[in-house]
Amino acid sequence: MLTTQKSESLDAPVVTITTATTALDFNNNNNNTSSSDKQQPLDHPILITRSSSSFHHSISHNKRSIGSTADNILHSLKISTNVQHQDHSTPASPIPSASDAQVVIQNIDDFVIKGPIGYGSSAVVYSAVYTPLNYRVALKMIDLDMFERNQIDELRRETTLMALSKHPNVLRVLGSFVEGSKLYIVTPYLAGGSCLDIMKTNFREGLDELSIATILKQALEALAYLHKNGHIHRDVKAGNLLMDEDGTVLLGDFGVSSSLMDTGERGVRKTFVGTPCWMAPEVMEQAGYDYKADIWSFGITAIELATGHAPFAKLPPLKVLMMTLSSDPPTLVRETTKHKYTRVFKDMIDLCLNKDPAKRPTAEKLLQHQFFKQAKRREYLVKTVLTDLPPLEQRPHKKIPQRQISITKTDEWDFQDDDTDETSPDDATKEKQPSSSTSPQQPTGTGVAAAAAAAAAVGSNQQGSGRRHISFGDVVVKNPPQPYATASSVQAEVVVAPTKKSRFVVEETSREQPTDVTASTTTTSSLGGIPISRQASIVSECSSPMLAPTSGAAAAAIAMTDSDGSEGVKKGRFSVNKQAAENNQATVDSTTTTSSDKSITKSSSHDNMAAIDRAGSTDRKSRFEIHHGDQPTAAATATATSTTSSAASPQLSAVTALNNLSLSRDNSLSSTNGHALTRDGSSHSRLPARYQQPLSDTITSTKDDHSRKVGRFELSSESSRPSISSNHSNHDKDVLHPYEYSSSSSTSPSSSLSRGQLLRVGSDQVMPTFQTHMEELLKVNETQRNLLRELSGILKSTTTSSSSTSSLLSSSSILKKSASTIDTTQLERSNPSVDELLSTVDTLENQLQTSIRENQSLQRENEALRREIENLRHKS
Ligand SMILES: Nc1ncnc2c1ncn2[C@@H]1O[C@H](COP(=O)(O)OP(=O)(O)OP(=O)(O)O)[C@@H](O)[C@H]1O
Repeated sequence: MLTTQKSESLDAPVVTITTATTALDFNNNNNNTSSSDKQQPLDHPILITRSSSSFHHSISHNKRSIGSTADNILHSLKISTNVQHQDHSTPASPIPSASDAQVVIQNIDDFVIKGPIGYGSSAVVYSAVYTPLNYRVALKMIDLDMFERNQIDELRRETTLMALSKHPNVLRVLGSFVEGSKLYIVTPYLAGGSCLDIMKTNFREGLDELSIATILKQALEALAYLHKNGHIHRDVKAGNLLMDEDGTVLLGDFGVSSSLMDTGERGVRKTFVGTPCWMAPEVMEQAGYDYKADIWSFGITAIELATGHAPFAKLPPLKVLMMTLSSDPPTLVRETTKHKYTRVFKDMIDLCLNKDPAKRPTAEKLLQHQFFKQAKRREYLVKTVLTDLPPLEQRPHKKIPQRQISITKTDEWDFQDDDTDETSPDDATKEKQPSSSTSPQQPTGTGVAAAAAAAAAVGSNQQGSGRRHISFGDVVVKNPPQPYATASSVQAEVVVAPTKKSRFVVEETSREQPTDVTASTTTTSSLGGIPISRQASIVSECSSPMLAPTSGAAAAAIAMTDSDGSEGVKKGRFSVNKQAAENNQATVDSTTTTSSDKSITKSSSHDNMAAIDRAGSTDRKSRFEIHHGDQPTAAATATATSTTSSAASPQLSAVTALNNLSLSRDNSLSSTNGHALTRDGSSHSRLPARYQQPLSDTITSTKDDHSRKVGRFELSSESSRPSISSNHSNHDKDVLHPYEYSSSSSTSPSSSLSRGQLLRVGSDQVMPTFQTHMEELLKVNETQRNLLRELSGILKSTTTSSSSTSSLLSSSSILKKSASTIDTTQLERSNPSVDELLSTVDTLENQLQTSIRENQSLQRENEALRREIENLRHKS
């Protein structure tokens, strides 16, 4: 959601899109209306409506042919200038009143539609003539059937913003209307088409540096304008840089796609599809981001213009995501490009592609970079770029399969009562959280997982389409950068929408074959060709930065299928619960086709249930959970027939392993019937030692990965769903799963490494001996505590009746029974004296103190490890 602040440089009119007659009523309450909408001084309300009212013909259109600028057409349309404050929190009237602004573009009949000039991921763009003005326009047609109600509300608001933006380099929406189930957005026709289109037609290996500088400078002017007005574009890419016939470059598609992904109800089916290639790491991480995300995308776009494609464009989305998060930022490799590029160009790109958003320059600042000093006047582009380009209509336009990914945030989430649908079946955390601010520099594992899952759901079969985008998050730029402010002075405050529980619905369908989506949609996973279970339930340690990437990968992997390319994820629901700044919950429900089942059933049912969990911070419950959409509950998932996950490489092994892990911070939340790795968990019984090493083996297999993790965890298994454990597949006996524990090994359904046991996850050395030692110490502690308690009771009674032999005997037997680790020789005597007992107590106390000291020392070490992790994270 883009939220604007009042700005002098932003046009104030509000465009209200209404429809009086369609089912897609834009005029109901719109609770999502941003406060800033209300704050806008609405000097120029423009009501663009599809209405049966007499206003339809009430405007005396100036039918002269006008120039090619939006201003001209708006002027010609006699936009009302009367001041009219319009509160978007109240329903707008579907029928414009006399005081409403003029009805402008409202009817498809007013257009003569020519051929398609472009295909977006969720729209077809037509060349058209607006007949009342004989004005050439581009008509973007979006099928509203693909969106939910509040997505449409969002679309309305974003379209409004697009209409408000008045900058020579920002594509302005002239109007929009609904016809049937289609939303039409009218923009000026830009004869050059998008830069992507231009490159695909004539410059497949990229443009020359001067042209790029000329294009990018204009784009940057547009970005600076948007940022200054509190907007984040979030979809900067060559495909959204449109060129007019005079060489003017306009930034298009602003806000629409991202807004559609930001909000929406559960069950939202589709929104736009995109690729994460342009997405800033912090956006992927959902850590909260600001306008600097656009600067990253801008840098990627620069590479795109220089090479003809974005970095990682050929990779499947998940890999793009992993590469973006774990690798060094992409850069311009000047040696391999067709054109010669200067070091200055590379330097400019590198500034943009700093993983730390705070270190990226603002758009204003970037404009002063030396690279842009070489930018030519726009006429230059006419000569160098537009010459020899066939008209838009005659260019080969690749029709993009209309696969859809919807990533939708809802205001409410209700995993707990959601068992009947495909969302997360279990969740104990329904309470809303207070508003929170999140630093853009604070990645969360959930975010990574979310992005990974989303990316995975996009599916690797879409690689190369280059027209996908995924965006996340409600972001409000509270302090947009001021012109020429330094980077440090313009730290924007990023506010993640408060008290929101978010659900990202990742769904893929095929618009082209809507009647047989299941059969027609193919999404394959190919994380190095690893077969990955889709029947896993993952609860991830969200806030452990070191865990994040892999947990994300694991999450993503869930939504993937076998490497054999068989059909895969059809539909996923991905839910993220933002309980607090760091409290996230994500769920991916994936529904697969029958054909994909064979490739999906590659993990044992209980594999799905392992969990890495850090307990002890009960106020921080983070979970990333993925389960198979075909089964409404985790239990169903767990009982599914399954085989063993196989990892083809260490990295894959790690992913697979994490597939089988639930990562969360709270044991209560990891009640997905699986084992849990927890921190400081309590009341877990011990996992049989034979499974400790496999666990560490598996985890340390990630050591070559960038997402190596160091931490102390507790491995546990909970039994909130005994049916699952009872349904462990027989094959489990054949293939020992790293987290398997034999039911005979413990009478308790819960098993774990006991409190304080150390496990260096992903470190080079696991410390099984140390674990055992710790375990023993803790056992001794517990025993001693009980012993002391009982002794103190006995001593009390001894004081009152010092001759009470029975008490002494009792104490002796207690000591013998429980204090196996201490020297109880003296207790062997049938009548120990009080002195002897006191001496024993002293001994026990000493041992207890020793144990406590050891514990404290371990805790200190734990703390040191934690700091080490923090340091590593900051360094990376
Ligand atoms: N106003 C316009 N004038 C001329 N061509 C346009 C205009 N708007 C869009 N196009 C063409 O239509 C194509 C599709 O546009 P659209 O905005 O739907 O998709 P996109 O932004 O490239 O993709 P996505 O929707 O996935 O982000 C563009 O790449 C461009 O070539």
